[in-house]
Amino acid sequence: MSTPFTDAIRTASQAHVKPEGKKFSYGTAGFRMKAELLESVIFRVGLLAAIRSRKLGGKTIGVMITASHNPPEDNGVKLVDPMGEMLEGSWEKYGTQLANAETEDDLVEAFAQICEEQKINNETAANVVYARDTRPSGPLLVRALESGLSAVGANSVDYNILTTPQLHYIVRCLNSDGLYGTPSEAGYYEKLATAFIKLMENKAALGPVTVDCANGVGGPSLRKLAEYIPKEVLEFNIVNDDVDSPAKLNHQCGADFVKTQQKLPPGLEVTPLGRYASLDGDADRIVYYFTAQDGTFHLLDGDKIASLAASFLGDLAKAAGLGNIKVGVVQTAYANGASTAFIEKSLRLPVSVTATGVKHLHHEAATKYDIGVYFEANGHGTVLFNSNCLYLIQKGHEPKSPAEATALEYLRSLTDLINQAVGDALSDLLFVEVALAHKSWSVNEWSGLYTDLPNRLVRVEVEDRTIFQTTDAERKLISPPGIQELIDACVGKYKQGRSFARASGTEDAVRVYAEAASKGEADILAYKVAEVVAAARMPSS
Ligand SMILES: CC(=O)N[C@H]1[C@@H](OP(=O)(O)O)O[C@H](CO)[C@@H](O)[C@@H]1O
Ligand SMILES: [Mg+2]
Repeated sequence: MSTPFTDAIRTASQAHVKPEGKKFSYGTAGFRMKAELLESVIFRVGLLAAIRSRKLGGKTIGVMITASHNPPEDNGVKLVDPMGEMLEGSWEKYGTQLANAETEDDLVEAFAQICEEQKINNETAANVVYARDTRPSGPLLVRALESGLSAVGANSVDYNILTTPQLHYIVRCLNSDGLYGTPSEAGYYEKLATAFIKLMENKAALGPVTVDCANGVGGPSLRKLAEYIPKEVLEFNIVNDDVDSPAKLNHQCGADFVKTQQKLPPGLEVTPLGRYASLDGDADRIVYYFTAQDGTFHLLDGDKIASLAASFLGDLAKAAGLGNIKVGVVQTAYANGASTAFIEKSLRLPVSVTATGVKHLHHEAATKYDIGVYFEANGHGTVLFNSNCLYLIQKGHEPKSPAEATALEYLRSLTDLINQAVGDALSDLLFVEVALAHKSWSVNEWSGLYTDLPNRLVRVEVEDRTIFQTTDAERKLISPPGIQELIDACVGKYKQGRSFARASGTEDAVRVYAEAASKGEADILAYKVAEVVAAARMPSS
């Protein structure tokens, strides 16, 4: 089999040779690994992006080069589909297939096979846009991508350094005839800032918010965004924004550090009851936190953000006279049990649980609810408004009072403020600030919505993590046989005990999560379940 690009691919790929014998896999976070192993993979992702664009009649596809919260020496790559969503799951296998083609002949054959299987017309224009985070390996990898794109005749635009959600935003703008916004970095800041300023009109200033940018791309981006927002509306105190010292990226700072260590980034000077937030390395995750008067640290993670968002939006929908709108929350099994109980029992809103990975949450939020709030506990999430809801907010609902008209106006601005393509730390930051301002809540009041159940997450290294197969949104193991019964027996011994084990999709390990009425019990339960996991074997056949 051959395609019009066979010779060009063969020639160009000689400059981006695959590391011999290395196996790659397009997983939850695309391809992610040590940057030095990625060049051939990224060249081939260029080929895949072009095929995907041709398949969709020339719609623009995005390619983001980033390794998010991972160490500076890593890098990664993800594809963005036309509406700014993650690449359709059924196409991930093509990424894996291209990346693993051992020789040039294997590569041109794999390319031709995918074109054949997907009935690609190679005369169709292919349009691809790309960006990267601040990692030093970025420029070299961009050149590999460009080489792949040009070998297969794709039109492409380099958007240089952006946050991951900014690229998702631009892709969505480019594919929606400008209806979603202006497809540029400035267009993004203008859209968010305009909506934010409108929503903060006549609201008392909350005082400055301090944002730890993980020494990643979020720093320069937040500085630019802040230029569009008058200080009287909100003052940003931007810290950990050194992008010129690569070793500092995600080191002892950022959202992942704060969430997993449950403590302040070292060196951060804190005022009791002040608002603090941390972004991750590509600014698609955010967590808030504060210290109380007595110095104790309080984390306001993705679950707390989801609870605040659901409470605020649920009230606003009612105030706008949209009582029939279905507001719901999507979580994963890692959500703290106290947050689920709060949303279901106090807010009286439905909660769905999906498998880990934002693409699962996004899909559930988009299809099940009119206003779907989704957040992973680690702070990655957003709020989606479906077309029924957008219609009602924009023109379908006649307000019956000035109060209803005001609430509708707020909802309209919120659909502009909240990134509809993907979880976005900068958009989420402004959204949290709006919710707190509208509720006149301090961090203390927000934190007091519920008290987290003590919990523990441990990582267990096993010989073969693929034997751990789950069901029920990853909350129960169906393989190895008999293991779930052993876990249930452990859980049964602890008050408010809950625990589950699942194979990580991004690391070679099994994660065990446990929560219980006290910290000591949560730790012991996690430890006991980890022991069960470590000892688990498949019956020999
Ligand atoms: C417990 C946990 O935080 N898991 C993370 C982690 O997935 P694992 O499959 O658990 O390795 O990385 C994913 C991608 O960034 C993120 O979506 C997810 O929430
Ligand atoms: Mg990230």
